[in-house]
Amino acid sequence: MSANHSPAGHQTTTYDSAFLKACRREQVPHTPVWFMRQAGRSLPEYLKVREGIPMLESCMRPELVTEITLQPVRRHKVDAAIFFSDIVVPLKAIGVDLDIKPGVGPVVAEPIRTRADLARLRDLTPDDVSYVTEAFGMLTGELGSTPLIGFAGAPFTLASYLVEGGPSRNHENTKALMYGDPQLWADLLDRLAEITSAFLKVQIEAGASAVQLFDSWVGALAPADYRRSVMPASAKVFESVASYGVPRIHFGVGTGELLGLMGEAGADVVGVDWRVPLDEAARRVGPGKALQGNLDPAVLFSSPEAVRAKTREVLDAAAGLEGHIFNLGHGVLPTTDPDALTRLVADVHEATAR
Ligand SMILES: Cc1c2[nH]c(c1CCC(=O)O)Cc1[nH]c(c(CCC(=O)O)c1C)Cc1[nH]c(c(CCC(=O)O)c1C)Cc1[nH]c(c(C)c1CCC(=O)O)C2
Repeated sequence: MSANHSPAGHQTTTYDSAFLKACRREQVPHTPVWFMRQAGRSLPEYLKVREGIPMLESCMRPELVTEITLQPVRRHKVDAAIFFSDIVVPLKAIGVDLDIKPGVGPVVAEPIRTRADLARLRDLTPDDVSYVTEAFGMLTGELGSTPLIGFAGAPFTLASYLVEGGPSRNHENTKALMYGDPQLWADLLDRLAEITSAFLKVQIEAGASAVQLFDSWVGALAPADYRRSVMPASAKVFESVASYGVPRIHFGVGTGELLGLMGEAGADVVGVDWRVPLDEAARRVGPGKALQGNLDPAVLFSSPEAVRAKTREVLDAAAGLEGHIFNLGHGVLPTTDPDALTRLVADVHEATAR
């Protein structure tokens, strides 16, 4: 049985999994663990099945998506799967001309910078992403009681790719639009909020047990700008899926100064990168929310003893939290030794067993 919603039988259900309990800030048998980018280039079995298939094309093949999503669950015994896809998939699905270039990231053929450009962002319908619905169906069957996390890019991070035309260090075109034409900016973010909401609803209705909104690059903003120019759109996304009752996770990199606002936007769980210890993050976020994080992904390149010691630091800082989901502070780096990840899952489970 894999029902999200509560349960008559005695068997372990998805609803009773350690991951979903931690999201709800309930007692857990052990601290649950999963990793951002747990599926991907760190796994030889991933490289093998992806051979010769471009990234975006692989996201549109339900059997391949199912296999890749399951790989880290089988290998590492993580407490949750994350759906294999990308934040730009819904944009591609509504006809934005973009590609994911290996070693670079998403590249957009014609950046969006004017009001006329905005008209290119039409609504997303479930039919545009039927391959996503199909893959969720296969996965929820295969995963049993292991929760499946759906995700989407948050309006700011999507806007950054669309406005810059690709990855950006300084987000200068994005900020130029945000400061220079606040009304067009607000309309762009609102449009992206609608697309993102539609994409998350497809995933929840197809069986996602939780959703994560990735605002990976929003740490580039000061709190006042975040509150004024980004938070309304992110809040709209969270509100749009509130009635489903699945936990909503919100994550970004370099967001130490934004953690309180990111929780306030409507998240049930706030993801924290490695720059802020979890006890301090809890003070910034305030009561009533679980935290997710936050081992530096680069720590996995050190000795097993050093990894264990750094893991203890994270667990010690998390000891007083209302709910903790162990994760890295950002995604698994592509050259990470997968055995280090497998050991880390076992170590966290053992160290926190109660
Ligand atoms: C910013 C962002 C993107 N995509 C994503 C984000 C937010 C998370 C974050 O902050 O890292 C989200 C994402 N992308 C991917 C997943 C899959 C699920 C998982 O976490 O295991 C998730 C959750 C697959 C992917 N998405 C991508 C890969 C690598 C491509 C490949 O394996 O060929 C994977 C596994 C491509 C991609 N797509 C993007 C980037 C920056 C890249 C990396 C480019 C590169 O280094 O080659 C945009």
